[in-house]
Amino acid sequence: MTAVWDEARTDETEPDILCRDLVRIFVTEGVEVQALQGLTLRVERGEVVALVGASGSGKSTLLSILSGLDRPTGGAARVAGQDLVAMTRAERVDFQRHRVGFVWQQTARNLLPYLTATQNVVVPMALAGTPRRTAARAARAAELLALLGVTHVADRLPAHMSGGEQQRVAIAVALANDPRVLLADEPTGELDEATSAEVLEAFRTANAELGTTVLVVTHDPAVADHVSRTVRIRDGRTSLEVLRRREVGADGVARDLVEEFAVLDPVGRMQLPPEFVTQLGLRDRVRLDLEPDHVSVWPGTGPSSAAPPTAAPPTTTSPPTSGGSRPAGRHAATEEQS
Ligand SMILES: Nc1ncnc2c1ncn2[C@@H]1O[C@H](COP(=O)(O)OP(=O)(O)OP(=O)(O)O)[C@@H](O)[C@H]1O
Repeated sequence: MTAVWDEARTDETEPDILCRDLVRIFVTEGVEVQALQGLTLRVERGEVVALVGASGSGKSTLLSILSGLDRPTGGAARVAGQDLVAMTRAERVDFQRHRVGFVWQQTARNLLPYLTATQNVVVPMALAGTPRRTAARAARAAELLALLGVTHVADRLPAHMSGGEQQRVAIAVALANDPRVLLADEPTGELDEATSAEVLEAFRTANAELGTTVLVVTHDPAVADHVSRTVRIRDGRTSLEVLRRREVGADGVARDLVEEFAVLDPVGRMQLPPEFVTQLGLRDRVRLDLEPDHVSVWPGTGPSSAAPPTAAPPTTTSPPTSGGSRPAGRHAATEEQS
């Protein structure tokens, strides 16, 4: 038993997504690519989280593992109570049918083109054999289409729906067997801004009404505005988290607060933001000083230097201040997003 399962605790309190030191290495023509390099991620039950990152940072690789389509090379991963590393073939089928739902970027990949919206939603229920009666399946399909605001396309083929309608029907399909977790890979990638907002609202509805945990992988910065937690992945590791919450001040006025944190993994590793590294010319090694309430990071000045630096500390990590400001020393998140 690894530590990740200690964290899982009981069924009631177990996070819906728990990854610890996840590694995925691809080898093609003798060349090794480390797509995931010790990634740690925890998503609590009922959360809506966006996963962002530059192209090639490992987002799709992670999603393939979380959806049971691929296995990690190393580390531990657990989704909706299922151990994804030790999963048998039968468990994989059960996991993909009942515990997790997916929505892909390509609208055409989500729906069978020769079936209506209702028929598409019924398919996963028929494959799983639940509910037993055909009328009950049709009733459930109607309920889900209504929940997602697409009742008007119930009898239409995908070719006769807009891109946004197709994606909302795709969410209904993914929810057909009442999964605990919904995973989406760039679900708004082919949509314009207004339609994207509708689709994101549909994910929020699924979360609010059905309690489904949602993880959306995206390049789209607008997605981050619709979720309470955004996790940035860089070079195959989670590097940064942005938390959003609404707080009512003493004056009775509600304000949206945004706090940004570097991710610290269980053994104390973290990634410095690239702009910090560039601005201070940090290379190879840095000097750390433990202060009563924070840690200072100083440019290393070579192996022979023993004296602590005397200049003003350039980079300091300290607890986030209240009131929604960023941790001291951390300026606005301007990392590129491709
Ligand atoms: N099947 C594979 N074989 C070899 N290398 C792969 C494979 N899948 C992914 N990679 C490599 O792993 C790294 C991460 O890729 P991944 O597709 O997970 O990134 P991503 O963040 O999803 O990128 P994008 O946003 O462009 O889809 C890249 O260097 C990619 O080339």
